[in-house]
Amino acid sequence: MTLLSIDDYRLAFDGFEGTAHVLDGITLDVARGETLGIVGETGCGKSVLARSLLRLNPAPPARVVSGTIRFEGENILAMPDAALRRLRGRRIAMVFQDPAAFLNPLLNIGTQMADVLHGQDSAGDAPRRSAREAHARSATLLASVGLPEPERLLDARPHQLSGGMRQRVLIAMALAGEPTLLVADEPTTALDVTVQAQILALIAALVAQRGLTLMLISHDLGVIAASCARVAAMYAGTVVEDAPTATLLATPRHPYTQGLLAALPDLDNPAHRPRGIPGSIPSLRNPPPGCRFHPRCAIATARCGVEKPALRALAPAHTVACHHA
Ligand SMILES: Nc1ncnc2c1ncn2[C@@H]1O[C@H](COP(=O)(O)OP(=O)(O)OP(=O)(O)O)[C@@H](O)[C@H]1O
Repeated sequence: MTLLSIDDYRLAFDGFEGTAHVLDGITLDVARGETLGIVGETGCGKSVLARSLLRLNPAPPARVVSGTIRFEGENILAMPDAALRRLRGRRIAMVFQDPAAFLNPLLNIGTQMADVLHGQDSAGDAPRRSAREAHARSATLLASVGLPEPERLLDARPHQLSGGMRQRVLIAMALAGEPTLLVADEPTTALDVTVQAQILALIAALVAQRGLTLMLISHDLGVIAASCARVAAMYAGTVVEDAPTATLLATPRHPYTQGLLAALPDLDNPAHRPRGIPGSIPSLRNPPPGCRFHPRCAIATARCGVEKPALRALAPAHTVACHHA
């Protein structure tokens, strides 16, 4: 069953130097229980898309140009404020790249977790839970993300925790409202490699235990391959390819996705030399007409500079936006 349905969603940012057309007709359906990775180079709009699910892009400068984002059938873009407050944390929860930025250095973890729980009580029109209840629930949540001695942690300040522990605390906070969809935006990018693997394993375990739907955003295809059954590749504000992860890795069909894969080192074949994609990402204030990838594409024709390719199915569950794929 479809949980999230994004249809022809366009978002622009208006600025003094012109309008940046950041998301250009995103169409994406996510089924309940699916694990979807969104991959793409920096600046392609992954975070803006993630933030759109909770209407967190500041407007202005953000402006919705067209489209709908439906969650359980309701259009998030038209949701009244009270419904939006219930959506945030209770139906869709988010984890971001830099856990330190979301924790107040002056307050202990217990106070901050209680704030999250009380915020959810008021958004859901539930009676405010007592300090004792909030404390007990916080300790349970910290234990559920694999943090040892949760009681002691509740008294700690953020700087007393490692980066990996802080990210676990943020994940515990994200779970507090028992969301249906967890959106994780580069959740491991700020962490060192061994800790990265532990956090990805934790997310995978939570998804399995709680039947969560996951949207994992990363510039790193390896991170997504380890965690997601399906992947959508984004380029300059559009989804260019959407496929089961194994299919996309084995037989990428869009020239951009092929380029992304060619840029990865191949551990099984040391003779393989990773090749970057020639050219650079386009200006979103003045994006190329037609297919936004065409100036960097080896197989582009005149049509590609004029006509934007729609996503079309090459196989069941495998869609590509390319005239020539
Ligand atoms: N509040 C804002 N005002 C103006 N432009 C913005 C704003 N937020 C994002 N943008 C622009 O939207 C574009 C996409 O940014 P976004 O952060 O989504 O990229 P990304 O793919 O997530 O990359 P990264 O991995 O670096 O975060 C960028 O050009 C960025 O400058």
